[in-house]
Amino acid sequence: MGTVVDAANKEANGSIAEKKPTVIFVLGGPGSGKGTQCANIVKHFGYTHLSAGDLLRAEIKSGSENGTMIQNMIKEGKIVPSEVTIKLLQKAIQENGNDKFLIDGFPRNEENRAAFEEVTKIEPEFVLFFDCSEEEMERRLLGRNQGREDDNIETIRKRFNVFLESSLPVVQYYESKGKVRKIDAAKPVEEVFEAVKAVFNAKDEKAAA
Ligand SMILES: Nc1ncnc2c1ncn2[C@@H]1O[C@H](COP(=O)(O)OP(=O)(O)OP(=O)(O)O)[C@@H](O)[C@H]1O
Ligand SMILES: Nc1ccn([C@@H]2O[C@H](COP(=O)(O)O)[C@@H](O)[C@H]2O)c(=O)n1
Ligand SMILES: [Mg+2]
Repeated sequence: MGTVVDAANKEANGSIAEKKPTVIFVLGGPGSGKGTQCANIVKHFGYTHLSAGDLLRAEIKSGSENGTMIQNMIKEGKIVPSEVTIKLLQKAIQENGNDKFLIDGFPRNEENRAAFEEVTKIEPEFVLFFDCSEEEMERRLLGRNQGREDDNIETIRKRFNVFLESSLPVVQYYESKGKVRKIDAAKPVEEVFEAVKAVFNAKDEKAAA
């Protein structure tokens, strides 16, 4: 079995490495507006939006063997083992015809970051970081009304702790490499997107020069 799984992984890695996709990590606390802004970037700049959270929720719905484990961890605001999430991301990239991706809500911790780089050999072009206060994020999540199991005050508080303890250090890692594009995400949606557009326009201008 191990051999078969390894071969499948090699196959997935191989095709992804050959693809050499442009990857931008979209990070920020729960409710900072990652998904909202990714939808705008898809429309204006033609990226494919891969939300790690959405891929995990789809895995729960699929009834797969990992589904129950994933559901329990999401309920607790915990971070699912990297191999599970990375396999889902690899499959999504491999099956998609695009060559530029926004990976939303990933990496969420150092294990995610290191394992993704090790397995896929892909480094992000940059990290789009949405900076927002907990008060504002809590207000947004409690008003989100998307029927998510983790949009309750108890889980929200746990997610904030996970963000501070595990996810923010990943942003700091990329900050140390000069790869973070920080956006004030506390502003209204349209104003936040104006700042996001400036980042992507600058990227395109640099590439054209
Ligand atoms: N700039 C903004 N101002 C006010 N509300 C916003 C803003 N951006 C997003 N929202 C709203 O806040 C809620 C959370 O936004 P979104 O789902 O994009 O956050 P997220 O960072 O993807 O959160 P999660 O990590 O929980 O998936 C949504 O109801 C969204 O409509
Ligand atoms: N890299 C990740 C991303 C997400 N999760 C789990 O999914 C939950 C929801 O994520 P959103 O980005 O949609 O808010 C998150 O709280 C984690 O429980 C993960 O484990 N690993
Ligand atoms: Mg989201």
